[in-house]
Formats: sequence, structure tokens, C-alpha cells
Amino acid sequence: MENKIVIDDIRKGFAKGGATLPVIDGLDLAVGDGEFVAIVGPSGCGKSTLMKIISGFEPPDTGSVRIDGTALRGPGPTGIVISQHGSVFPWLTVQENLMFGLNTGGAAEKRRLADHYADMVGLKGFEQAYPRELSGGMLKRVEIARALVVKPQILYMDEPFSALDALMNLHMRNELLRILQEERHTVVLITHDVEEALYLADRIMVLSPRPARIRRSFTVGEPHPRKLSNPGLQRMKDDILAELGLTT
Ligand SMILES: Nc1ncnc2c1ncn2[C@@H]1O[C@H](COP(=O)(O)OP(=O)(O)OP(=O)(O)O)[C@@H](O)[C@H]1O
Repeated sequence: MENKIVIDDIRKGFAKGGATLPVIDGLDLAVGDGEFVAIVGPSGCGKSTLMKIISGFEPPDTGSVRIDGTALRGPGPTGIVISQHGSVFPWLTVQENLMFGLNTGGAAEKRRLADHYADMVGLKGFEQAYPRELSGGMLKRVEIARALVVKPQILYMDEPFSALDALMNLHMRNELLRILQEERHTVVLITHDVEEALYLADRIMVLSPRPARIRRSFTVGEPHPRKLSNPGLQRMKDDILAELGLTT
């Protein structure tokens, strides 16, 4: 597998009260093309900062991020961020939200693409609805469709489902896997939910407390659909929790 993302020895600190708060301390990571990598770590360890750096929204102090071998200099068209906060425009319909990021093609082609992706995430019939008419789970699907419609090569997901209730969270995991089967993207997922990582990812990176470094990497060999009750996954969960200092 070719490397899609290569992170080389990045460091990042923030000024705090005349000193520097070190947040990322020499972190290396390579993500293969089409690979799904989850990053878990203790609260406040620097996960979101890492995501901002990988997606080009924040520069590292030192070190580099390369996408397909080219140094990342800012957010580019190759990757799209899906965050817990959401970025759906409330004044646009579902269809208009999906058409918003499309810069090429005529209006009819944009509508066709928007409706195709609305259908793919299970929103057929809601193309003309406004966000206020949708449930939290449906909004999250609009979010995902809005990211997919521009055909990004990389999906950066920062706690994408954490604002949803537990049932919808489980449902969206399956939706995401289904979509990824149809359109293979490289995915970097940040989550505090170890089970979510075990259910979805090919590889799980466990970060240390701040300043973040990679503490350990786990390869999840299980094929999809996975059962979290699987003894191998249970053992891996225990090992990950132990790395996070949480023993059960
Ligand atoms: N722009 C900023 N300016 C100053 N400090 C910042 C900035 N962004 C993050 N920090 C600090 O960096 C540290 C790591 O924050 P970050 O949001 O990356 O952690 P996190 O692991 O995503 O946290 P959580 O799990 O709670 O979401 C925190 O101490 C935070 O206060």
C-alpha cells in the first residue's frame, strides 16, 4: 500500500503565560492510501491540534506533513474535515448544502450529484428540507454527504459522532462503513471512544498524555462487519485501555 499521508517528527506548542505549552512532541505517522486510521488519546492530549496540523489548518512548529509526497502548506482540495460541531448551512436546503462546495459542472449536474449523495446517505426525499427540519442523525448524514460530494481523497473525522445519542452513533458507524465500501477514502478518525475505533479502523494509534506522542499502534485484522464481543477485539480493547491508563 502506497503512503497517502506521511507525518515526520512534528512538534507544536502554544504560548501560555510567557512560556510555551508543548502539545505535540515529535510525532511520526504514515497512513496508507485507502487505510482507515483511528487516533485515540487522553482528554486534552493534543488530538484536535494534531488533526488541525494533518489537515493543513494549523502549521507545525517543526517537522512536516506530506500528502502523496508533497509538503502540505494549508488546507487543500484533497481532504475534507468532518467535526462534531458540524458545518451545515441552516439557511440552505439539503440539496443546496450539498451543491455548495461544487465548483465545476452546470446547475443540473450539481443537482444530480447532490441528489446522488443525499440518496447514498439515506436522505432520499429530504433534498428540499432545511436543516431545522432534520434530526441530529440526519444532520450528521448531510455533513457526511457534503464532505463526500466533493470527492475528497482523505476524510479527516474529529469526533464526528460524539454529539449523537448512543443508538444513532452505532447506526452512523455502519453507515460510514457502508459508504466506504462504495467509495474508498483514506480516513483519519480522532475519537475518545475505543470501541468506535475498534469497530471501524484498520489501525489504532494510542497517544500519550500531552505532549502527544504515539505510545503504541494496534493493527485490527478483523474483517467487517465486526462483533465487539469477539475475544480478539476484547483483548485489544483491554490493551488499549491499559495504554490509556484505564484498566477494567
Ligand atoms: N489555539 C490554541 N492556543 C492555545 N492553546 C491551545 C490551542 N489549541 C489547543 N490548545 C491547548 O492544547 C492542549 C491540547 O488541546 P487539544 O484540543 O488539541 O486536545 P484534545 O486531545 O483534542 O482534547 P479533548 O480530548 O479534550 O478534545 C490543551 O491544553 C489546549 O488548551
